[in-house]
Amino acid sequence: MALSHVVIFPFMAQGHALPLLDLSKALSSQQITVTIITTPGNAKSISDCIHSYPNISFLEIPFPAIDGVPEGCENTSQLPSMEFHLPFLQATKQLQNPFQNILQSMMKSQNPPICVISDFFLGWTLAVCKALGVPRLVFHGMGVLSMAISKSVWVHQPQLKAKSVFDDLDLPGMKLPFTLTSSDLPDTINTQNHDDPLSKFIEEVGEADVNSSGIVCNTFEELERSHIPCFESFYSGSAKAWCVGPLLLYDKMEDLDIHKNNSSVSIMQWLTEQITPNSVIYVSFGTQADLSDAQLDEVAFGLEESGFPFVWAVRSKTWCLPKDIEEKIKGRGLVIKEWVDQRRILLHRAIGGFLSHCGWNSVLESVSAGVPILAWPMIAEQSLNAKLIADGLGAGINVKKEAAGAVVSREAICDGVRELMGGEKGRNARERAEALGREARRAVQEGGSSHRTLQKMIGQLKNPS
Ligand SMILES: O=c1ccn([C@@H]2O[C@H](COP(=O)(O)OP(=O)(O)O[C@H]3O[C@H](CO)[C@@H](O)[C@H](O)[C@H]3O)[C@@H](O)[C@H]2O)c(=O)[nH]1
Repeated sequence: MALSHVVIFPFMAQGHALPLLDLSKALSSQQITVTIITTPGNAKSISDCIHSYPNISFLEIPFPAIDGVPEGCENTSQLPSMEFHLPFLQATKQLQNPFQNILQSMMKSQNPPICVISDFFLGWTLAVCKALGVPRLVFHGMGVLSMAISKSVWVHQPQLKAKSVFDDLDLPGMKLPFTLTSSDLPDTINTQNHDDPLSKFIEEVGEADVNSSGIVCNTFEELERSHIPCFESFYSGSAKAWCVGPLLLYDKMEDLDIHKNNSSVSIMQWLTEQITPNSVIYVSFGTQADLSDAQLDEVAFGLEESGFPFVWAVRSKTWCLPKDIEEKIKGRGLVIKEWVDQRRILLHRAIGGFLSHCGWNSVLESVSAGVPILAWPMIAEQSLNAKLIADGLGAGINVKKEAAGAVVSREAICDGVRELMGGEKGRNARERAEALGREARRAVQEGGSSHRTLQKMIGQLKNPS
């Protein structure tokens, strides 16, 4: 008998696609055949990740040429700046017809899919799925609490009633594990009205979101249990939030070897030479945030002054380490300008902390490795993740920020690194992170909460009542 078949359609951004590739692996381990839909420019990285999984394959549809998106950009990481983000999002709508053709022929095949799991940003997949009678599950890539807050703010707009940006916001029916002000809200939802083009886009994909048949959530119950019912309440019908994460833990680490370029090998060797466990801080700000050269300089000086060894994955290709500290950090700091194997780095025993922008994948990777976070949120929902990890769960501390938008000083970075790596707050955060890491690993094992949920989700998709 043919294995059940699931179609997965990731959005073209690393932070969105990577967890869906992990989900594909999780489904494949449950005897499901997975077809991933992608575009030619994203095919290589997908094929590299899945090459040792015979149940997972991919199909390509061409990325549309559209005004406002630089030619050849098929992934948000290739966009020159965040200015191009909205045109890129809009461009993906033109994938609707080719996707419909593919799905239509799959529906007529011997093994039609039991569902489509689509990224939130690809809202138009709902209409295609409805037309062809296949359930659409949605995937956001974010945590449950940040999604629930975002939905609640979108609906209730409490920020409009606040007298100042520092007023506590009250969200009906939600018990937040921290205080929330409008300055903590993602720009995309912190708007006076929903009339601007980005808000209109969010509204459109949000409409498809809440009318989906279910939500696949990259989180685990032990991390966000109390926020799940509130999150589900924003969905129509009986849509369920399936908490099946951390999805990265379904990945057999040997498959990450494909990212093992020369610098990955030398980073791991360098880490192994650091004799003291938990002595090195890892620094990365994800795949989307743009830091100015002045800000990168402050990070460099702050890390140097902290005295702690560090590995820093720098995204900017043009920024150069200030000459006056090059010598000082020799042997103590690695500054890498290539894609690094972040998951593997975080798992190394030498790593004792993570200076992070708090993208949800980074948060989960750090938590899963039992590494505390020095939280420095930058864009999107990252400030909510930072609050959850530091104030809510106690597994991190915050970088001290001055005025919104101002460059974060080297002193603030240096103090934060010293506290996380050597202070009492850092010690407590490490204990909490290690405890959460144990729970995360338990959740995805046979009998764990996420493992059971994954099996229940598959059971329901195979035999809808
Ligand atoms: O050199 C690198 C750089 C990144 N990564 C990986 O890339 C992913 C980055 O994801 P994340 O930490 O979530 O950061 P962003 O890519 O910046 O995340 C975007 O998407 C996330 C998920 O929706 C949101 O939480 C963030 O706010 C949004 O900026 C992680 O798996 C990292 O391990 C590497 O492996 N090597």
